[in-house]
Amino acid sequence: MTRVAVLGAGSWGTAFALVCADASSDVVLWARRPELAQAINERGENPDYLPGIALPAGIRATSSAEEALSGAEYVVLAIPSQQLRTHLAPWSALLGPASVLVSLAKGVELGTAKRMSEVIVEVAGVEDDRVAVVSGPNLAKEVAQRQPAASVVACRDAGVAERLQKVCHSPSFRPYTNSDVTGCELAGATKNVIALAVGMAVGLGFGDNARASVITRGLAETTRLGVTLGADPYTFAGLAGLGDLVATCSSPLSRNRTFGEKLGQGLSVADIAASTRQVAEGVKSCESILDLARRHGVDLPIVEHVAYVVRGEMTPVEMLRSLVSRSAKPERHGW
Ligand SMILES: NC(=O)c1ccc[n+]([C@@H]2O[C@H](COP(=O)([O-])OP(=O)(O)OC[C@H]3O[C@@H](n4cnc5c(N)ncnc54)[C@H](O)[C@@H]3O)[C@@H](O)[C@H]2O)c1
Ligand SMILES: O=P(O)(O)OC[C@H](O)CO
Repeated sequence: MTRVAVLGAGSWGTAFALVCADASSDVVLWARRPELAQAINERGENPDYLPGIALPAGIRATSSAEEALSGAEYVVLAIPSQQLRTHLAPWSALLGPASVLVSLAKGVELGTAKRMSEVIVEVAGVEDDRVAVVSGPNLAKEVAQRQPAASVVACRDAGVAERLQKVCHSPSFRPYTNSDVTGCELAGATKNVIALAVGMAVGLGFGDNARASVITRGLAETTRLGVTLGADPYTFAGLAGLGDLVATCSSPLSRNRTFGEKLGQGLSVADIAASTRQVAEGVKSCESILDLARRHGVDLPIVEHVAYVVRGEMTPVEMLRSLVSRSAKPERHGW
């Protein structure tokens, strides 16, 4: 039986652990807080992040990273992007020599502008052919309820991607392989920022034209950034690109879209952040993605405008007006 360690017992870590257990793996789920690990083991559910969803018997929780990592062939990192480096550093010495590291996080690191797979390679000191990414339209609650969903398993090494694909191919979860790690990661991180913009439009009371326009132009700027950084343009039309963008920008379950909606309704960033324990990655990644784009001379108007709102330099209505009144141009101008 394949041994999987999932580090991070938030919504997606727990849901992905369930998928791997459904796909017949032996899963150990690491929770930061011992009381959460105990509750998961005693109640067979994660009361803080996925209440009411029964977890399979193949999942055991612990708050000891050493215990979770012992013998793990796949080490799944389900920690928010800005915290990944700090958490991974002490775990690196506990990794098996052939273990595969899998990132579930959708963000870009502040300060370094690095994608999560780059952070993992740097901190764990492993080659990039041992680092994979899972990304797609995967709202944790729906996945945990075993509603059908597809996703992408990306790794530079095709053999590693195919083996990981089997590890998480359950009766309700269908992963596809892809070798374009850069494209999948940039798509996953940037859609969170686009979802903030869509949420603001919804919160302001605008309808489907505004939503579809922001989604489509958001995809255009995400593709422009990705292609400049060497990604495959087709990735952005796939599950990790358009698929995740549509799911996140359409669903009330999305933390990013909901965060944006509250901004559109007039709440402040600080008040919204204080009202939830869950992380809306786009609030921080708007700055790191903008930083990355500027380093490469790429124009990302929607991401830039979301950053203005998050910094308090524009209101959501000013943001949308400013985006609409930008200088006129052809729909396709470069990638
Ligand atoms: N929830 C989803 O539907 C979903 C789906 C796909 C990908 N993701 C991505 O997976 C990653 C993890 O998301 P999640 O949904 O599990 O998040 P979450 O907010 O539900 O849980 C975060 C987890 O990280 C841990 N953590 C460690 N340090 C933390 C810190 N300083 N602040 C907050 N949490 C900390 C928490 O204890 C918790 O286990 C994010 O990058 C997210 O974008 C989420
Ligand atoms: O809840 P969000 O906004 O972090 O989005 C969740 C997932 O990334 C959707 O695929």
